[in-house]
Amino acid sequence: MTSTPVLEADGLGKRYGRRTALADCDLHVPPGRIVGLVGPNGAGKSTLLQLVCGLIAPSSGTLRVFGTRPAADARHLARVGFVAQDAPVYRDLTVADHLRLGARLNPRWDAPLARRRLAEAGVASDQKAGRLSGGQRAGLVLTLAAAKRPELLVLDEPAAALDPLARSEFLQNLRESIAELGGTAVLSSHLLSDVERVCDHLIVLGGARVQIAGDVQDLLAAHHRVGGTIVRTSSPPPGALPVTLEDLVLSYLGGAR
Ligand SMILES: Nc1ncnc2c1ncn2[C@@H]1O[C@H](COP(=O)(O)OP(=O)(O)OP(=O)(O)O)[C@@H](O)[C@H]1O
Repeated sequence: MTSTPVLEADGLGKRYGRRTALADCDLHVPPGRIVGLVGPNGAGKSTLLQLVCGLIAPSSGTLRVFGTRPAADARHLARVGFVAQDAPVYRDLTVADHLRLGARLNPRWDAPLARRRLAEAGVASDQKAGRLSGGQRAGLVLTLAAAKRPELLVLDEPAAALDPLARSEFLQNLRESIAELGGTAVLSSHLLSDVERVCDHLIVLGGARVQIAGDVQDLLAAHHRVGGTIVRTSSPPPGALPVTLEDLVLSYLGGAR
């Protein structure tokens, strides 16, 4: 029996006026993966994530989320949680207000999970959201997305602005949240060390196109360093060396220039 892919893109493209943000993207993400979406500034990462959440529409090709058009109806919307870039909050509302809003707006709201996750992030419920530190705010926004119990959690550079300690704590919170939800997550990041720590599936975007995508273990097993070059081969020559995730990403991004 084959399970429906969480994400499936076929020739997906997005233009903003004459600017091409994504072109000819084919993707297939099976359920249960934690996907790292990487690529340089302007590669199209936010565009892809916004397409997945149905915030914008494709210019060409198709994108299916759980086998159907993104944000097709209220039930479909409830299956996807989104943490937008810069972790937006209502600055004048307290943390508790945010939780009350979440409970009102989401049919599957999990209040005990929200309380646990907030405690994990060290966020007090009487604090105004505008007064939280960057790490606490990221923790609040992650909590709000996770407590709706989405089957797909989408995060756009959630830890980009955090200092190394706050980032490490956030990533731990993220891993635990994903494990608790038991679904799929897609997270964009410039930090390959974060991707290495959290993700088991990789999508590399460069020049508006998918340069390579697949399960991290399969990709690492299929590539080798031969001399000064990274090659994809199932029968590596004698002396070929294993590659790291960073080797792999940089070699594909180099080719996209
Ligand atoms: N609303 C918009 N209107 C016009 N152009 C846009 C819009 N949003 C994105 N773009 C352009 O589309 C391309 C892809 O942008 P996108 O934000 O998706 O990239 P990104 O990989 O998320 O970049 P970053 O890592 O800097 O956040 C860029 O050239 C960008 O300037």
